[in-house]
Amino acid sequence: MKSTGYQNYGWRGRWLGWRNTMLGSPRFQRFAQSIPLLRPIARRRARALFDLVAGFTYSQILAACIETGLLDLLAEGPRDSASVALRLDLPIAGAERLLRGAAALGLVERLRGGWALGSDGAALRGNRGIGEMIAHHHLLYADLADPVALLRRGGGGGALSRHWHYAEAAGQGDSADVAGYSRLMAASQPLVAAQALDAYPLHRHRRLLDVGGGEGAFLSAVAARHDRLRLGLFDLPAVAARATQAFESAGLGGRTDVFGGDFLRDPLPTGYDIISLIRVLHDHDDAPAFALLRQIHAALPPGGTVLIAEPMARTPGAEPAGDAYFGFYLLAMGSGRPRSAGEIRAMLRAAGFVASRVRRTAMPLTTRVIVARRQ
Ligand SMILES: C[S@@+](CC[C@H](N)C(=O)[O-])C[C@H]1O[C@@H](n2cnc3c(N)ncnc32)[C@H](O)[C@@H]1O
Repeated sequence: MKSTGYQNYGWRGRWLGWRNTMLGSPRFQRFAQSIPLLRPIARRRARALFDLVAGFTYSQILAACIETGLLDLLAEGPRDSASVALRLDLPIAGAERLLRGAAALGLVERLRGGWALGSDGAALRGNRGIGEMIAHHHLLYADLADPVALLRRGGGGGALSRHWHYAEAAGQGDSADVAGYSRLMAASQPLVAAQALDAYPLHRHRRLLDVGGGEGAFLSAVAARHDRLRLGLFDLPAVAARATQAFESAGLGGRTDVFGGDFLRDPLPTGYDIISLIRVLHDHDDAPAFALLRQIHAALPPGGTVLIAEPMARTPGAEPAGDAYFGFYLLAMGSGRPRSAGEIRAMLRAAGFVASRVRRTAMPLTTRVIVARRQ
């Protein structure tokens, strides 16, 4: 089919129109496959497209590996299919189907007629947070079963938003309600904390307040690196209570002050020269996100620092993580959106911050860091 309407959009529009007409043409596709020089490109693109089409199935194979404990089992040592079937409580045909699928995805691999952990399986096991994320994805995928309905209703209203209770009813959750998501956040925090602290060492600071600090996993990582920093945590009351317990049992009770409240309504505690927002801003729509930045501005002294760490939209090389994964995750959650570094810096400027900088992180796919100063 010939693309029309592109010619009104300058040279780039004309190029896109021509390119899309070619790529969509079965004749061109056959031609590309028949030319030895073009064939590898055609195969690569077909493979990438196939992965896009089949991605949900791959994710469900991964979910089955986590739910059955297959990766943990193979980490103990190689096994044959019969013993895997027995341990996972699967029929042998089911175990073999799972093992073959997982092998095709690099999660397990064949070893002398049996099965061993694969390289991606080993890397996944090395990170408990990813396992927890995968395990709770059944909520996200239930909501994404009808993505168009989710888009039409403007997000939320499904399994994931019930899990992230606070997103729709800030401050309403009791300790049992918030336990699940707080645990998940704490488990996935090491992915983020080390990167944020490598990107912005805190030596210059005296008192750090972590807003939306969850169970305190970030502050615990801070405490391990900086023994003189005084630490404060602000979160919803039910979550703050869990943080208090976690600090007590980690022996950090004497260095930490925990505040329960709603950061959209209650003023934040003052006396801190740096305030961090770790994976918090993107949970909120533009108006509350901006209100939160204004609250932080009001709580900081002149020259005080705000540190924002989260995955961001339009991150070069990680665009699908920001705009596709987090875009739809937050839609299902019913609140927030991933923002680009440029958008966050513009919000910071509008909220009265200056000298904002993006600090380099090792894995921008999961964590980018922006630091700015109150004038
Ligand atoms: C995505 S979690 C991030 C937790 C932690 N910073 C981390 O990275 O693991 C967002 C946190 O913000 C807290 N939160 C959300 N809305 C809030 C509000 N209105 N007032 C205070 N805390 C809130 C939640 O309870 C939760 O702990």
